[in-house]
This record gives sequence, structure tokens and C-alpha cells, in this order.
Amino acid sequence: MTEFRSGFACVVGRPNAGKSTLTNALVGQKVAITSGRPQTTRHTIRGIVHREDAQLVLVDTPGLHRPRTLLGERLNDLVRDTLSEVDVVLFCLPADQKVGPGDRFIAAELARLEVPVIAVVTKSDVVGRGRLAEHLLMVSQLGEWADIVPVSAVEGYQVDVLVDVVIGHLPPGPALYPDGELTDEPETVMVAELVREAALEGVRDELPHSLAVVVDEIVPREGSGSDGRPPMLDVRVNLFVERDSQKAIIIGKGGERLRAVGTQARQGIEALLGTRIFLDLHVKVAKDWQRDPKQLGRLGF
Ligand SMILES: Nc1nc2c(ncn2[C@@H]2O[C@H](COP(=O)(O)OP(=O)(O)OP(=O)(O)O)[C@@H](O)[C@H]2O)c(=O)[nH]1
Repeated sequence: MTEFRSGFACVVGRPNAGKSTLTNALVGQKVAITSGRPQTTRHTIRGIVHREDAQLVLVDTPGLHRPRTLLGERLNDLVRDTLSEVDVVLFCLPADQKVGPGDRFIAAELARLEVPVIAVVTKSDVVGRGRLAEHLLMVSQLGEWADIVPVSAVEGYQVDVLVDVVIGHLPPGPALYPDGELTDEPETVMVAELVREAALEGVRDELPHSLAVVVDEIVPREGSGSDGRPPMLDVRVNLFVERDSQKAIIIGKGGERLRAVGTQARQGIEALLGTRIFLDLHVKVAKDWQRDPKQLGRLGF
């Protein structure tokens, strides 16, 4: 049995180099779920690659992710810190563009690090073999790379090879994060809290005590995310009240109030999850749920 490996990587490269598309191809659909979630690392997690034998956590590099500013300035200490804290750096160099001053600038900065850097030649599907070979040669002369891997994130070409190569550079260690979307307790609790807050805005009386909000599921919308943007998420939430009269209050005349609740909650949830969502709210009556142990359990109390 091979030893389990885990660690952090970040993807760098000049604007339009294919960083986001590559990140999404590496992590499949999980990127949106994990984006914007600060955890034990103080860096924002862009996605997690879960495998039988390894876990790779892709983190954002402040500044290098907005390389337009980078080209004008020196890399600041923060960026250098981040880059020296990860286990491996993926440097994207698009095959359809000549190695230019922007790439040389980043290469020079990366040369100062101790961390292994993998040169990833992105978009190899858009050029012929001759051009690709030429580009690989130019890239190999640009610096000291731990590996050079040509990929096409759009066609999925060599993405698995790249994952193997990256994991080869990770230290042995246990998984850092749980597998599976909904195991992330704090996130679903926060989503429920945002809905609850919106639903209770302007209402008084006993309703606050009678309302239980439960996140049913958070799943990526099928087919979304192929454009390089984080996938859109379907967020389904149940609002449990104790009486029909309370249900009527939450829903409002012609559903007007529930729509307003949805609009308000959606803004907060999108900011939290860092992606577009479709928020599906269902109001249900669970009679006297507060006094019923079975129901309490089901509602997460
Ligand atoms: N044909 C092809 N196009 C690609 C590939 N990867 C990315 N692209 C396209 O290249 C463009 C830039 O890709 P992004 O992933 O947004 O690049 P980025 O480096 O994240 O860009 P910035 O956010 O500006 O730094 C998009 O139009 C992608 O669709 C690829 O493997 N093949």
C-alpha cells in the first residue's frame, strides 16, 4: 500500500493563463463548496482534490491571483509567505502565447523560493504538436522546474497526470479536510442562520421560537462550472414552523414575503459561498416540533 499524502498547492500565472479553468478541472465540482472558507490555514481554499491515496488542497495566492497588479509592483511579503508555505506551486504558461515578460517576472520570483515549482503548459489543445514542442523548450529554459506537464483543462488532457505529479511532491500525512460536501458543519449552519435571520426580519411574537431552519442540501447545478467559473449551487432549505398560521406569516400574501426572504438570504449566502446560488425555500408545518423529541432530532436539536 502506498502511504497517504496530503498538502497544499497554489496555482500561479499571468492573467488569462488558465488558472481558474485548471483549478476547476483539478477539483471537479467541489471548488465552489470550499471556496471562501477560511480554515486552519489562513489562506482561502479554492478547492480540494480528494483521492484514495492523497488529498491536495489548492489555496489562493493573494496578489498573484490578481496578477494585473502584480506586474506593476514587486511581489509583496504576503505573497512570498503564501508561496513558501505551500508544498508545491503550479506555474501556468499558456501554450498559445509566447513566454513573455510577465512570465519571466513570475519565474524570477519563484526562483527565490525553496518550494518545488511545476511548470504547467496550459491550453495545449489550441496549438499543434510542433508549436507545443517549441513552447515546452522555451518553458524549460525559463527556470528550474520540478516537472513540466502540458495539459488541456478544457479537454481533460493530462489533468490526471498532473494530479499524480503534484501528489508526488506532497509529504506523507493524513487528510486535512473531510470528504463530501455536507460534512462541512459550520457552513451549513451559517446558511441556515442567514435564512433564519431573513425570515424573522420584522416579525415579533412567538414566531422566533417556533421556527427551525434546516439546510436540506447544497449541490452543484448540473452542467455549470464548465466555463471556468465556480459552479452555480442549488441550495435547498426547509423552514419548519409549528402552526399553519405561522406558515402563512412566513409566506405572506401571494408568496410575497417568502420571495423577499429568499432575495435577502441569497445575497448573504452567495457572499459566504463565493458563488452564484439558486435558493429553494420550503415552508413546512411540523406540529409542536419543540415538544416532540423525534422531530427535534430530525431538525438537528
Ligand atoms: N482551449 C482552451 N482554453 C482554455 C483552457 N484553459 C483555459 N482556457 C480559456 O482561457 C481563458 C482564461 O482562462 P482562465 O482559467 O479564466 O484564466 P485565469 O488565469 O484564471 O485568468 P485571470 O483570472 O485573468 O488571471 C478562458 O477563456 C478559458 O476558457 C484550455 O485548456 N484550453
